[in-house]
Order: sequence, then structure tokens, then C-alpha cells
Amino acid sequence: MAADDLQSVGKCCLRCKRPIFYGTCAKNTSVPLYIVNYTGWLLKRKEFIGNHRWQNTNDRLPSSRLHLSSSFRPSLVVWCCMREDSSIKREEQATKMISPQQIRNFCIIAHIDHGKSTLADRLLQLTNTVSNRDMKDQFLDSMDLERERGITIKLQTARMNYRAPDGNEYILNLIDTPGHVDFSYEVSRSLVACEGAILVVDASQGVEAQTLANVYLASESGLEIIPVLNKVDLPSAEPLRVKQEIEQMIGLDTSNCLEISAKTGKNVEKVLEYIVKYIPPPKDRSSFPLRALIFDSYYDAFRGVVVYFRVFDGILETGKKIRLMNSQKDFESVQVGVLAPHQVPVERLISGEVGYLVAGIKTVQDARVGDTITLAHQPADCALPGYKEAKPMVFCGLYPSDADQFEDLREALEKLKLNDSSLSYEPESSSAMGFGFRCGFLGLLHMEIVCERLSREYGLDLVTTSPSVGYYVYLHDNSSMLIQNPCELPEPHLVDYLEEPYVRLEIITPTEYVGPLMELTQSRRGIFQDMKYITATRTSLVYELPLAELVTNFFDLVKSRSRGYASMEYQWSGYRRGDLVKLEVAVNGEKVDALCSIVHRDKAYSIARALTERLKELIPRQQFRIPVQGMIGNRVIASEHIPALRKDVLAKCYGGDISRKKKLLKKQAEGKKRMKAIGKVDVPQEAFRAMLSLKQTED
Ligand SMILES: Nc1nc2c(ncn2[C@@H]2O[C@H](COP(=O)(O)OP(=O)(O)OP(=O)(O)O)[C@@H](O)[C@H]2O)c(=O)[nH]1
Repeated sequence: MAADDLQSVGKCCLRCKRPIFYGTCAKNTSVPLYIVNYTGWLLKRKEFIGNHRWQNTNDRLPSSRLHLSSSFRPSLVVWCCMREDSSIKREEQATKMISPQQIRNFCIIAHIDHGKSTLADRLLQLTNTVSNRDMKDQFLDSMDLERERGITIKLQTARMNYRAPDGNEYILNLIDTPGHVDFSYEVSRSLVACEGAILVVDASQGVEAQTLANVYLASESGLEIIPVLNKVDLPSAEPLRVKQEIEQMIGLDTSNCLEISAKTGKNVEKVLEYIVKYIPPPKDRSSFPLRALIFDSYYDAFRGVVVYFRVFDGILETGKKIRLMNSQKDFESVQVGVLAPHQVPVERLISGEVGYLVAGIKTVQDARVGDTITLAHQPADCALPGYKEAKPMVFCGLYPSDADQFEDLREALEKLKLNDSSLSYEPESSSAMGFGFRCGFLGLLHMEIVCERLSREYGLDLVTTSPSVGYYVYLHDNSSMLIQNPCELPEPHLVDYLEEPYVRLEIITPTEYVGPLMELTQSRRGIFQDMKYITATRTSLVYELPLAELVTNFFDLVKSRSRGYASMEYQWSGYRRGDLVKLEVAVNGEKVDALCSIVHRDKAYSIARALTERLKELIPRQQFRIPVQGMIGNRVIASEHIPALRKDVLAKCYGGDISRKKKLLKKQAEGKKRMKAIGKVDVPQEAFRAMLSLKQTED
């Protein structure tokens, strides 16, 4: 019997909340119950007591996987999601009243690839939050891209129930954070929702740049930090050396530091004990007016915006009128729940708890991350401090390769933006590429991920212009403007000077690679700030570096010059004046706006030369000779020519008079001249990528 044959009785299974499809049951009478999966396979037989609970019966069917034939008519068939009893129990527990003393809110922070997500997996398994059957690697990384690349992009939340050795039950709210520097704003958002942080350090690598950056963030937020050495199963693990590094570089006591292997599970249960023991519970402020901080949100096509929040004061209940304090908009809380790690509705969440809210909010802009939720009829006096808004740092133009896809691209960007508020975009047009959008990203990885999602999830074929940064332009008339597209730079005679964004860059490297890395950083216009020998073998280098130099493949070069051992971290440090010029490229006398860039004057010549040489290879030959020129203003600083395709007009002249041949050649030359004057050269899309790849090979 296929599931489609089942008739709905209009009721839901009391435990798994899925509809019951066939059969009736009188109150308090016991009838056998057959649970089938979606295709009609019998999975389990249970006892159903009318109106309420289910009970397991010992009388099992001979085979647990018996295919139901059409003659088989059980007295009651339920369409059931077949979740294990333990998970149903957890949901029941989720709805029980708890006290803040039982709650621990913590996040896992670490340098990229030190094992945060793997540790989160083990914790979920140990607390039976996810059954072994449902478990998969990087369970919390739900996006396909995250799983394929093995990186965390978005922060993820999970609530776990844990019975400590002291016999008490605790609720542990875990937030898994991304490690890549582009997403560090996600880390700072998670920290505000927690009282403690597990600092994971790879025992085979030691303290890296992002480890330090995250520790600074966590201690700024006043979090209790528990250091944990991971990957001790690796033969290359050096726990003693790494502990020393933690003490010297971070200043944390490592006498009780746990040595774990998130992969094999060694000592992971001790991590749970440490969380309960060392991370303080949230303060009990349930009697105060409600204040809950939104730390994440996403758009769901059916339910509107789903908001993730942490209650700081008061109680948030289902069915109450709520107010978002910054946007000053009121909504009704339709559903409040916990993330276990799937969403489970509950009646109420008290101060200290982390959960989600559905309130019929239509746009993410109405429920911005960092806003405070309060009650409409009893609002709090002031909002919680919130967050600094994530500023896009890198910009690029996105153009559909097929002009008809422009509207599709707009729609796709709109949808992506609903779940990724750090993405910005506005329409722009280019004479070479038609209509498109100028988009702002947090960094190169963010840009790569957005482009990949656009092509994968929305089937768009895109042309991306080379990434650029925002510049402040000061004009002679004392006005100033911020430009995100190099083409917007006014004529050179109007411009007084330009300012470009700088970052404070910290590289941590084994000492033997200091030389090549300093050379690289200086070739990228880095300004030396500091150098420290952290331990006998490791050194920290601090530079101020123009962001524009960082976005062109700098990270890969750091990795290749240090054989993968160096790590880096950067923070926005402000704008500085620079000797910058607008480099334009003209093909057949026409400037191609999409190839325009702002570069440092000293590098303009070499970039222009390399670019024109590359374009010469990429632009197909035409019937006429095409000049390709690199220009600053009207001055040509590099030039190449693409030779014409030649038709042998003399082929038909067997012997013959020289004047006849000359006449034919002259006629051909005139034709080409005319063609050149009116002919249009199509610049292939690869040429636009040339600028990026060019800067990559330049070093
Ligand atoms: N041998 C060994 N490998 C581990 C251990 N923990 C994690 N790994 C491996 O290290 C790699 C990175 O682990 P992840 O858990 O994805 O690291 P992450 O810190 O979450 O990475 P991001 O989310 O990208 O920052 C994976 O290949 C894991 O299998 C461990 O204890 N031992």
C-alpha cells in the first residue's frame, strides 16, 4: 500500500506532529499501530492508546521491513517521520520549564580548519541531540557549499540536553562559528550571545593568526575562555609545545587544558564537563521587561523572516505582541522555539535562553541583526547595544553573459540578500558588458561564494569584473566622494588626491619564512609596523597594507611563500592618502569601461604592459589591425597590436602585371581602413578575468 492510498483523518500524531492518515481510535482504548514510511514500507508496530501516547509493544513483527501488500489493512496507519524515541524525549524536555542556573551558552572559536565543526559533531552525538543514524560530518554546516569546501560560512546554533556527572540536567546552547577571516563578523555576533567560548587549537599546528584574533574578540566581550587542544591523535601533534604557545601568546593557563581528538572522540565528554563547570550560567533577569538580541536571521518563503535571538531580560512567549526596538515595528510572535538543532516550538523562552522566532516579518530589513526584541505593551527602556554593521570591503561588477538574464540576476540577488545582509548591490551599466550590478562583499571568499551560489542555485552564467575597493576622492573644489567603481573616478584634472582603505595585517609564521613574507608584503606596498618572536620558532609580523593589494591573491601568495605554514588575519584600519591613478584600456581606440582600474602610479606601467599583452592573446583577430592601449588619462603608457587576418587577394593573380597586384593590395588596405573605422571589436569575457589573473601572476 503506497502512502498516497492513506486517508487523512485530519489529526496529527501527538508526538511527531505529522498528520495521521488512516484509521480511528476511541479514547483510552489500545489498538495496534503500524508505522509506515513515505513509500508504504512498514517500519514498526507500536501500541496506540487513544487520544494520547504511544507505547512500544514487545510483540514485534517478524520482519521490521515488511512490504505492505494491498490486502494488508492495519487498524491504524500513521504517516510518521520515524524519529527515534530519544529525539522525541528531547523535544518534550525542551518544553519543560528551566531555570537559568541550568543553562550554559557557549561558542566554539578557532583558526580555520582546527576542528570546530568536528568537535560540534561529537558534542551533538554525545548528548544524543543527533542520533548516530542521522549523523553526518559537519552536521551543522547545512549549505552544500559549506560541506563541499569543508568550511563554515554561517554561524550555526544547536541546543543540547546534558546530564552532568553530578546528576543535574543542563541545557547547552552551542554556536559554531566560521574560521575564515572574511566571516569574522559572524564570530563577533555569536560571542555576544554567549557567556563562554571553547577555544580549539590544533595540537599539530599551534596558535595561528585567527586564533589570536578570536581570543581578542572573546575577551573583549568578557567571555570565559576554555582552551582545548585538538587533533592529539595525529602523529605530528605536539601538545607540550602548543600549550606553551597558548600560555605565552594568549596568556591562558593550560595546566588543566584538555587534550582531545574531535575525530576519534577522545576526551570529548570531558569538554562537556568543563563547559558546565567553568562557563558561568546566564544571569536570572526573567522579571525584567523583555530584551532579546537578534544575532541572525534568514528568510523562509512560507513563514517569512525567521529570527535567531538570545533573551537577555524577561520572557518571550508565543502569541504576544512584540516590538523591534530599532525599526520600531510591531509584530505578533506566531511561533517561538528552540534549535535542537532542528526547530522545535516551545511556549516560552526565559532570560538566558537562545531560540528562534517566527512573527510574520516580511523582509530581513525589518528584523535586522543587532536589533532588540521587546514587548509592545511593556517595552524596555533602551535597546541592547547591538552590533556594528558588516561593511562591504570588496566590490565587483556582476554581468549576465546573456543580456536576457538581467532580470533573473536581479531576482537572484534579491533572494540572496534576504539571507545574507552583508551583501550589497546596485544596478550599473557598462558599454562593453551591458546591464549588470555592482556588488559589495566582505572579502574575496565571500565574493566567490556568492558568485558560485548565483550560478549553482539560480543557473546564471555570469561575467565578473576584477575586484576593487572603495576610494575616497577629494576634488579641487573641496568636495569629496566615495567611489566603489573605478569608472566613477572624475577626470584627473578635477581630482586633488585619493584615499584608499588600509588594513592592519598580522602574519604568524615559522621564523624561517620571515624573509620571503617581508619581501612579499613590501612589494605590495605594506608599511612595516612590528615584528615579534613569539616562541623560539614562530614570529609575528604586523603591517599596514592597502586593502586593494590584499584582495588580489595575497593570501595564496602568503601560503605559497611559507609552504602553507603561515596564517594571517586583518582588520580594517582606516583610509590613507595614496598616489593612485586611473588605468584605462582602449581597444581599437575605444575605452573599455569594465577593464578600468585604480592602481598605484608606480605599478601602473607594469600592469598596463602585462594587461595589453594578455589582451592581445585573448581578443580574436579581425580583418583589420587592432591597437590595444593602456592609458592614464589621455597618455598611452603601454601599447600592443593585434595583427589583421589577411586574405590573400593575390591568390588569383597567376603571374601578371605588378601594377595589377598593387591595385589589389591598395584596394584591400582601403577596405580594412574603412572596416577599422566602423568595425566593432568584441572583447571576450575571458579578457575581463585577465585583469585578476594578471595580478596573480605578476608577483
Ligand atoms: N586527525 C584529526 N583530524 C581532525 C580532528 N578534528 C578535525 N579534524 C579534521 O580537520 C579538518 C577540519 O575540520 P573542521 O571541523 O571542518 O574544521 P573547522 O575549524 O570547523 O573549519 P572551518 O569551519 O572551515 O573554520 C577536517 O578534515 C577534519 O576531519 C582530530 O581530532 N583529529
